[in-house]
Amino acid sequence: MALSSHARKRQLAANLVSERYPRLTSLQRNVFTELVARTAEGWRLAVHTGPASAADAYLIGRVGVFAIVVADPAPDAEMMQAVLRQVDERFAALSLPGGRRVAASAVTPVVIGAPNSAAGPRNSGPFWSLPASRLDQLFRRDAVHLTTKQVTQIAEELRPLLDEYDWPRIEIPAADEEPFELLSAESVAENQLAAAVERPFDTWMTFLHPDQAALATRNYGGPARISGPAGTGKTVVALHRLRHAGRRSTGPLLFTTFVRNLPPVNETAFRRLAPEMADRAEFISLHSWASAFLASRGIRLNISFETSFNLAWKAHSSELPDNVPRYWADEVHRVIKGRGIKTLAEYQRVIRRGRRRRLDNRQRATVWQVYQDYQKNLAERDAHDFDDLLTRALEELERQPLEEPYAAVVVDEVQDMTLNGLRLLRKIAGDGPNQLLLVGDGQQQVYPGGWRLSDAGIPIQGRGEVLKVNYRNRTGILDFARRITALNEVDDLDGAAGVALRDAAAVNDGGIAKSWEGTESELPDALAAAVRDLDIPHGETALITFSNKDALTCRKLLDSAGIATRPIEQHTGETGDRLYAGTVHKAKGLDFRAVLVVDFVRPEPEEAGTEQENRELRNRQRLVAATRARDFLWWGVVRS
Ligand SMILES: Nc1ncnc2c1ncn2[C@@H]1O[C@H](COP(=O)(O)OP(=O)(O)OP(=O)(O)O)[C@@H](O)[C@H]1O
Repeated sequence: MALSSHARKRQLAANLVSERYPRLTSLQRNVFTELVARTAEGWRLAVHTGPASAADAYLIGRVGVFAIVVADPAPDAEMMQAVLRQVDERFAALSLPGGRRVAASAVTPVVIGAPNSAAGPRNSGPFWSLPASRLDQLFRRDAVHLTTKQVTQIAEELRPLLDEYDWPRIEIPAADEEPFELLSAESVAENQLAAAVERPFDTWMTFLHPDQAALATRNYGGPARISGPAGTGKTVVALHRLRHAGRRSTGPLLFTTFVRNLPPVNETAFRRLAPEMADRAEFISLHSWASAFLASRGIRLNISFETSFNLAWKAHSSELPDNVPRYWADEVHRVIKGRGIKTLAEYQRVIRRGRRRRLDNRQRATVWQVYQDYQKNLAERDAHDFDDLLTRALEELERQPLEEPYAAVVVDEVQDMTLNGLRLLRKIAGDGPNQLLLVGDGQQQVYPGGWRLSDAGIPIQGRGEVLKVNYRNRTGILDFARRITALNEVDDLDGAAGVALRDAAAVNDGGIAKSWEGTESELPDALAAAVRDLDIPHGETALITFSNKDALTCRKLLDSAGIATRPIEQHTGETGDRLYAGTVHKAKGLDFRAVLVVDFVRPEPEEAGTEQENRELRNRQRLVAATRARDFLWWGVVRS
């Protein structure tokens, strides 16, 4: 009976391995046979033939690059560090056409053990540990992100750098060849799945811009900061750095943000990038972290504050210059409590960064009264707000530090943290080398209030970096976003001049931005038509508004048109089946192939004093909304 194509590949591979590598252990022989068999499907393999202290093999495929050691038990720590050093050195020397880099942090180190070792060989440290029976994990469909041409390019550029390696390859006649990367053979359904989950946008997992690659592995003597306009790969670099830091340490890793819905998305991306660290890295919002930390110390706060604030505000509203409680709630949460201000004298001295309404001493005294009444109301109800959560966590950490300190802490979208949040982060991470990385962009601040990193005592001197090349938005989208007049004088989060989106370089051509303007009664038809005209799947599309109420309105409109949506906060980084919808606050940090923005322009009820601040804030929010789109943007303005 004729052998199946898979069996033929294995047989050819087994013959090649026993001829060329006669001195292998039986584990190595079996593993290399499997890997060599893959070379018939486009995988490239380099097998080590030189002296020890190097990876046994490098494997390159559409899911990325692997440095492989085959041993059970896993080699000792010294040997593993030697392999990581080899990866660092070889990939530092590798440069691809167009100047792109394969950062060392993009290479997955794997140790493959005996087939029966359930979770892979023990003590595999920073390596991804797999038993030989689970080799299929290397060929994960959900991680496909390179083209065949890119695989070949990497292999060809790597070849001269790996002179003590042999590049075995088998070929079977084209007629017998199965589709590229068919896994368990044969099933058409599997092949369709591969097409569905392929993620061409994930090339960042392997390729970095030279500036990004440098930051991914740079050694910092203390806390560092990466800023830069939207879409320049700040989060991408942060994820690579987290992996890099994880390789050089054994402690837990923390990735946190101000908003709750981003960490799961970044966790999905990190698991794809660094499967070996999935269990070591915690992805959680700072408030959730604080809450879990306090609970671990037996402290539980009752978070409930709206009634307490409303009562306090009403008691003094006639003495305050305008009638919008939200402005004063922000003043209390982001300026007074967010900065940890303890006395009226201190409040009267503070520079209220980002708050444009000037307050004289008498007005500040009134706001202080609101704050004090608010605190009293909270105390009477045994209730707390989110500021209290962070403050209590800070106090508790000062009383007793973490039992197991983090090896590295990354903070994304740092521009929206409160000052007390920053202080807490500093306490969690410490000031040691490579322990704290702050990532953000002042131009994308969607919450009011402001600080400089130095206000939190975080010393960044000489460790502030700026990224300038936009990878997310196609030129058509970027041009549209650049026209939004969002505070073009940007600071770098520490008082020095930063880089605005206007000055970011674009690398992806094409992209379409369409504008629509009409009344509320015209919106339903226009919106439904815009969605129907999309040639991008709904699961890769988001509808963004600037308030919860507007998001609800638009979801209802789409629902009536038979278009199913789901809240944007349910996005976990996987491609879904329904259109995502939600506010810009929940969309920040995310990207989608298509974005529809519905901007309800209403007459501002505020008095003159807050107008400018509101306008600037709204423009920054508009900028965030527009820069979520990769390929297509529909911008609808609704005038009442
Ligand atoms: N080196 C790269 N190669 C390919 N794509 C990249 C690269 N760097 C970034 N990207 C793409 O650009 C998108 C934006 O990257 P990222 O989210 O890291 O940017 P950001 O600076 O954090 O953006 P924002 O501030 O708007 O949240 C990523 O989803 C990724 O697809």
